[in-house]
Amino acid sequence: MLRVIKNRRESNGRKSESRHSIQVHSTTAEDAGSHIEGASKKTAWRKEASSVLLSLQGTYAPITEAVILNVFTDWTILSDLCSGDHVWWEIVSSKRFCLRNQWITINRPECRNTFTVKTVEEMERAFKNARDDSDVGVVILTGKGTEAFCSGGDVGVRSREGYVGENRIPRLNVLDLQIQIRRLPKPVIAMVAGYAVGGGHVLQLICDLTIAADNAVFGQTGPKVGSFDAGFGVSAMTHMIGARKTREVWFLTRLYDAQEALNMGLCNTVVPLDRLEQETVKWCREILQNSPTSIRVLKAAINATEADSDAQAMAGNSTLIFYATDEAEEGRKAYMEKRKPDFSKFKRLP
Ligand SMILES: CC(C)(COP(=O)(O)OP(=O)(O)OC[C@H]1O[C@@H](n2cnc3c(N)ncnc32)[C@H](O)[C@@H]1OP(=O)(O)O)[C@@H](O)C(=O)NCCC(=O)NCCSC(=O)c1cc(O)c2ccccc2c1O
Repeated sequence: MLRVIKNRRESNGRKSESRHSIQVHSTTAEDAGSHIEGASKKTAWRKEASSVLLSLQGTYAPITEAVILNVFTDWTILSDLCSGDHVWWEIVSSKRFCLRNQWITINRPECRNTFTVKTVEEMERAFKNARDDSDVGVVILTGKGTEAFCSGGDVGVRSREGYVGENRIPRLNVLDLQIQIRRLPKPVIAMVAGYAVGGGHVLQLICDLTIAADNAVFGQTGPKVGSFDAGFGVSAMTHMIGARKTREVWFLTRLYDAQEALNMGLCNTVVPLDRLEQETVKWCREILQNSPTSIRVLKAAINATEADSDAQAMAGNSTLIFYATDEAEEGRKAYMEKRKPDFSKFKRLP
């Protein structure tokens, strides 16, 4: 069955692209793929559609509804619009069947792909789906657009008790996401264009590999905005670039261009922006040719050489306590008021 419906949706007050719906009965992923390709070729509306909503009704359970992005490319690209009764608002989660990889894209380009409690909850769900889906061999984490991979927590929703979600409960849930990415028994690649700063930079550190575009900018901004990640944000970085450089990155809060980041060891390679996706796919293909069990064990073994999640939890608790102070509040307020923070009145205790 094929049905085409035009629709428009609002996400958190932001208008998203117009979408077209197709409903397809299918029993397998491959079968669904061929339906979609056929459908997208036939339809006259494809010119005006930037994405297509697809409802899969069949025994292929992991995707109940999906968006086909990029119908003009060679690949069948599916994006979960819903998983179960859940709709994505702040991310896009898309799967490329033939490439066996899952793309998780932070979808808040208007604020440099900052994350909120909701963004993180959606990422947690998308990573869980990727873990459970045996068709997926590699996960790619990225940000929508070319301006930013992710610029960290949304300072606008930070309170003295953490980042506040829709239910008004403050949380630091990105710390759970970090653990989830590290425990995922499949490689996670950060595909970085533009800014990867603050908590966004920690996310790229947590990923197993980082492919950067030549416009990428890396750095930790925490001490400027009254924050720090003294968990993996420090242990993973120290492991990666050494203690001296880690101190420089955190103490000075400088930003580093892609070449500097590569020289430091913060990313694996740098490619021109227009080749970023192609290069990322190339790395995925090479990984996917190898034994999944070997990769799984090696990922865990490499991570086991770093500080553990208990230390990360202790560090997270200290951030939580810090957010309640006037010192942290000065950093947050200054950022929101677009001024330099004034930390001069805060004591340096002996
Ligand atoms: C990223 C930038 C360097 C980009 O600069 P640029 O000049 O290109 O763009 P703008 O500054 O004009 O930004 C456009 C637009 O986006 C808004 N925005 C950007 N980043 C944020 C943000 N993090 N929070 C809120 N809003 C943001 C910006 O205000 C503009 O909005 P307009 O309305 O004015 O158009 C630059 O934007 C920048 O430096 N951003 C701040 C980066 C930052 O400090 N991030 C937060 C660090 S703290 C953190 O991420 C964090 C989160 C956690 O959950 C933790 C948990 C546990 C421990 C530690 C945590 C932690 O440290």
